[in-house]
This record gives sequence, structure tokens and C-alpha cells, in this order.
Amino acid sequence: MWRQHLDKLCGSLLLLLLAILLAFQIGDLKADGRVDWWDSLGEITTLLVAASWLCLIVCSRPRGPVTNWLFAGSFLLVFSYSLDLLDEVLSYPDSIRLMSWLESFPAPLGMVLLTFGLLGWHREQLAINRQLQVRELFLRDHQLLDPLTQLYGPLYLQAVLDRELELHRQQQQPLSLLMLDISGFSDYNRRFGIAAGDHFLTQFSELLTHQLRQRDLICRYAGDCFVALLPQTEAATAQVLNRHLQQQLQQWLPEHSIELTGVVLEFSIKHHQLIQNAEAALQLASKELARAKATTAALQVVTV
Ligand SMILES: Nc1nc2c(ncn2[C@@H]2O[C@H](COP(=O)(O)OP(=O)(O)OP(=O)(O)O)[C@@H](O)[C@H]2O)c(=O)[nH]1
Repeated sequence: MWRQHLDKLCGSLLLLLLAILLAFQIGDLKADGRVDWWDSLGEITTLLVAASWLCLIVCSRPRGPVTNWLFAGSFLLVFSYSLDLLDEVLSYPDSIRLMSWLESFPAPLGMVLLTFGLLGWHREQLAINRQLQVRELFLRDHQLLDPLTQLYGPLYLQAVLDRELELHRQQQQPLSLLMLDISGFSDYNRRFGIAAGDHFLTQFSELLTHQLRQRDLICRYAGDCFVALLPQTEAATAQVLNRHLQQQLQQWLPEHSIELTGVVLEFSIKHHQLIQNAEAALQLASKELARAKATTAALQVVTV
């Protein structure tokens, strides 16, 4: 997991190194007797705790905005506390205030960023919990769940889509379906092996689960094909979601030529007689997906 954050880690380490070099450039070493060892011990402990937060974040979090907040927050703490510790062994001329600012300002800013990140993490966790609660209702029926990704399978999707189509007709509310295919996945399997492919599918399913809302339903429709059913959603929102997922995937796997091909079916009230049931809708989406792949379009939008 930490490899995903290599760019951030290198950039941050460089910044810290530059600040330390600057401190040695500006400051002079204090004589031994002037070092307050108890104070230093406290500062070393604080620095180690902040550094361990940073390690935990890079080892356990996928790339994304919430991780960026958490990373930036904890890095600023590490930055501030490192310079604070240097302050114990270096003394700076009274006329130069720069080191004092670099020591003092990043810590409170880091706290604020960390708080934003924790709020995001909290929201994410609530969304996952909600998904888990809904899933729990169906756990006894193992046929409905895909054993690898623990997402719903096509049988459950079909049942819910039939119900949603009925509601859509009765209540005339917008409804969209996003079908996504991972292009280049068989190549990924060949290069890295089936186990790595399985891991990829599991991670991708988690990414989908994080990105969608409480009312959305995510299913693994076939091997590398996923469907998100988006009630009360216009096609434009589904397109934004698709774009967002594309970006996440590019960041996550920049070195592999894996891409998403998507189809958005927007069920319009006017044309609803064209699509009678879930089976017909899924067949149409599969057909449009094949067409999008043939024309190398990233996304096909169809109103039915
Ligand atoms: N690791 C792994 N691979 C799977 C699983 N289910 C299906 N696959 C593989 O997924 C691939 C799906 O085939 P394709 O849709 O032709 O793969 P693709 O390379 O993405 O081809 P295009 O979508 O046409 O670009 C096949 O290589 C399957 O072996 C699974 O559970 N785990």
C-alpha cells in the first residue's frame, strides 16, 4: 500500500531535509550544557508519535483526497516537531525569525488538516458500515454474493433492478445504471498472475464501494464487469462518477495500461416502454458496452 504514496513520501522527505539543512546553515550548535535533555525527550516522543501516524496512514490508506488531508496534516506535524527538536541543539540569531516560523506555524495547520482528514475518514466509515448492514441482510444467501469481492452478484442485481424499474415507472423518478468493464484485465492477469488479479478486483470493488452513495447498489456482474445501480440519479451524475473512478484508477495504477470502459443507461420516463425488465436493460447495457469497447470510447451514454 505504501508504494502508492511514494511520490508524496519523497516530496515530503525532500522538504524536511531542506528545512534541516537550512536550520544548520542558519543556526550554531549549542554548547553541551545548554541542552535541556528532559525537554528533548518530550519532543522526541512527540515526533515519534507523529511519525508513526504518518506511517500508519501510508500503510493503510488508498490514494484519494481523504488520504491527502491525513498525510498533509501528519507530515506538517512531523515537520514542525523535527525543527522543534533541532531547536534544542541549535541556536539561531535573534534577527532571523524564519526558523521560528517554520517551527511554529506548520503544527496548528497540520492539526486542522488532520481534523479534515479524520472527518472524511469518519464519513467514509459510515458509508462502509451502511453497505455492510445492507449486505448482512443477505449474507445467509451465499448465492447472491460474489465470493471474491463480497459484492452482490448478477442475480441480486436483476431482482433489485426489476424493483427499481417498477418504482421508476410508478414514481417517475430518474434512474441510471452504470456498467463498467476493466479493459486490459486479461493482460494484467497474464503479467502478474491470477492472485494479483484477484487482489486487484477486490481493491477495485472497495474503491467502488467508497465512491458510491448509501442508496446505490454495486454488483459484480461478470469477471471484470461491474454494475452500479443509481436510483434517483440523472445520467450526468453517473458520468461524473465514471470520470472520478477513471481518475482514481489512473492514480492508483499509473504504470499499467488498465482502463475503464463504461456505459450509462438513463431510464427516461418517456421511453420506458422500450425496456420492460432488468434482463432487457442489462442486455442492452452489455451490447452498448461492447460497442463502446469497439470504438474505444471511455463512456457511452444511452437514454432508454
Ligand atoms: N484474477 C481473476 N481474473 C478473472 C476473474 N474472473 C475473470 N477473470 C479474467 O478476466 C478476464 C476477462 O476477460 P476480458 O473481458 O476479455 O478481459 P480484458 O483484457 O479486460 O478484455 P477487454 O475487456 O476486451 O479489454 C479474463 O482473462 C478472465 O480470466 C477472477 O475472479 N479473478
